[in-house]
Amino acid sequence: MDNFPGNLFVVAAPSGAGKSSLVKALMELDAKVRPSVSHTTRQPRGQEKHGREYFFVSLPEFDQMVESNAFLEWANVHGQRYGTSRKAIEDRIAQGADVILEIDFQGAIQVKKLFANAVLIFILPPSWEELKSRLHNRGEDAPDIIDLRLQNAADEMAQAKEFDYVIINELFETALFDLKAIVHAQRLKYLAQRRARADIFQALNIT
Ligand SMILES: Nc1ncnc2c1ncn2[C@@H]1O[C@H](COP(=O)(O)OP(=O)(O)OP(=O)(O)O)[C@@H](O)[C@H]1O
Ligand SMILES: Nc1nc2c(ncn2[C@@H]2O[C@H](COP(=O)(O)O)[C@@H](O)[C@H]2O)c(=O)[nH]1
Repeated sequence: MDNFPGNLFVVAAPSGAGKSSLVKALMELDAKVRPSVSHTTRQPRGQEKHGREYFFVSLPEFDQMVESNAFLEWANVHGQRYGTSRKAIEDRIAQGADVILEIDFQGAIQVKKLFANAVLIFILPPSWEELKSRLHNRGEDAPDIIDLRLQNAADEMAQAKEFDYVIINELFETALFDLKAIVHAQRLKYLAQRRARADIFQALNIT
């Protein structure tokens, strides 16, 4: 884990707070940040494509992957299973990219235990009314699914204090600016640590 060549960012939020929109906008601006495509047992919605937003798999397929230890982390979220495959991360690590995971808080906490340097970012909506209206206006989920997601949001938001950063996504551009600033600051910190280590190694004549 110490040799991780890029940075690992983990973004979590209650459903509808805007994390996918923010992560997508970040990746359009910053080609060095790469996504990890999760596996899920939920059905595709709207324009979602297998292998792009998610790998959509059956429950037995998912459980088989759990059995074979194929997941770095996985969790039950809103009545479905979601997981980050080791392959999704390792391929990107091998490419030396910064990786961003869009996962729920349970997964974020599992990842932090594995990668102590992972940067955990929680996105909050500005209000309950706005969260509800974003879920309805998105027009992707049936009313009972929206209700379930709103019910789960309170418990999810209570976990925000466990994260390194909290961004309030009221004005989209402001929230995007905050996300970019966190990514930038982490890169500077990482570079500074590597440089400091290189300087010490040189001073001590360690190869
Ligand atoms: N700052 C914002 N102001 C207004 N609408 C927003 C803002 N950010 C995102 N939205 C809209 O809110 C809706 C929910 O956003 P998004 O799908 O990104 O949420 P999410 O957190 O990824 O949800 P889920 O976990 O369910 O996938 C989308 O229709 C998106 O366009
Ligand atoms: N623990 C994990 N959670 C994940 C993963 N991929 C997505 N998610 C989270 O699930 C909910 C619902 O997502 P949706 O696409 O159905 O709206 C959301 O909080 C996602 O962040 C994963 O691999 N592991």
